[in-house]
Amino acid sequence: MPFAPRLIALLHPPLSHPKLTLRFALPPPPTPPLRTLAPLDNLPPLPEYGSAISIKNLSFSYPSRNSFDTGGQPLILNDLSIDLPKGSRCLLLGSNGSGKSTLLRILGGRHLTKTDDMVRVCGMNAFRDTKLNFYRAYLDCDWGMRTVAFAGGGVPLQADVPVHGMMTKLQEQYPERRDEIVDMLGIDLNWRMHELSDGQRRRVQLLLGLIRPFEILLLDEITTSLDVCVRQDLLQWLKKETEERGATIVYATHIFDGLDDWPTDMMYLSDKGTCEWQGKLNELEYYQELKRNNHPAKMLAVADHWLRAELNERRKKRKLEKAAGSLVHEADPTLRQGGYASGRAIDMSTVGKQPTRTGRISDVRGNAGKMDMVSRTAGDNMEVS
Ligand SMILES: Nc1ncnc2c1ncn2[C@@H]1O[C@H](COP(=O)(O)OP(=O)(O)OP(=O)(O)O)[C@@H](O)[C@H]1O
Repeated sequence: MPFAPRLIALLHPPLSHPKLTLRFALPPPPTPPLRTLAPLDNLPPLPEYGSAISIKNLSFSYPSRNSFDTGGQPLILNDLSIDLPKGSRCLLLGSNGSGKSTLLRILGGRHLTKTDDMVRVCGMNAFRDTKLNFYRAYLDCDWGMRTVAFAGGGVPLQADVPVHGMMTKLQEQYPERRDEIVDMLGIDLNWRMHELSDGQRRRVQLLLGLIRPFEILLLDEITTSLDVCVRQDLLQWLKKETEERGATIVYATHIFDGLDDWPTDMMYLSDKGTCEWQGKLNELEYYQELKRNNHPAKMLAVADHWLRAELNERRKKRKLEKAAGSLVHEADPTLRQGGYASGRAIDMSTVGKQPTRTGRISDVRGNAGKMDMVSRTAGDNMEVS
């Protein structure tokens, strides 16, 4: 063989090269043995408490998009007063946008309410008492997703780490509990995070969120991508946690299969942000009636009963508004063909008052002729309607 091809052959061995074959045939590395750390025995003591959640006259709105605008924002939660006893499994029900996640985030200490001490979790201030974080677990769908600026979407956690390498200290402190949850969720500790499916990533999130024995668990639609068997096993395991350890769970979901006999309590948030019903499930007359009639999907029927009434009311209201001509969409000067590019040189004082828009010629002309030009102002600016 001439020199050059021989050199290439040396540099690029064929796939059947014995060394390569050997490399691919290696078995996966064994899971390293778990160091056992003593569970945290110096945890700050939890005060005696009767109500796991106690909320008094809570109203909440998000800050305005326009930082100069103070107040006047729609109330997401409107005068809520809730009392949930220790050991409850509470189903949080409401239509899209009714404020379930907002409420869970407040309980999880992620939002500050206007008046302090309105919201107490396990007898402590939900926002300020940081020792609550040793006893409170909060799991939502955002885990492992990073919002990309301006792309408006999320990308999953990309790190190439094995499951047994994540939050190792916590895994070492509760080895038996970890193994129990690993078994219940069907997790392989050698899974690498960047290779996982949505459901597998969700299982790992649950594992890491549930390892530390919690007093209160806040779940925001966390079972969406789990398969039916894992979901059922998880619900049973959570039930056991409340019955054996007296933990409290609040679970917001739109998936009701397998939930008929799971909750002890129920909380219904209306689309006006008010709490329309809260209490023990066996005090809910409609549910009891469904039970007497052996209804095959009681929880779904309860949700449908409440949410359908809201939906019909909204449709009726919209129809009336349309007929009266009062259904006006706020002009959004930043919107051009679904994008944000033309949000420059906008006079904010005109926003929402009249359907006009002032921008640079390039912005306006770039709109593929969708807007009619009305008048041209001085220089490079023009106004359109
Ligand atoms: N960060 C935010 N800033 C401003 N408004 C927000 C923010 N997050 C939520 N909202 C608004 O608060 C309202 C309640 O949202 P939330 O996510 O709490 O509803 P939800 O009941 O969890 O809905 P879903 O069932 O769709 O998850 C919605 O109208 C939403 O637009």
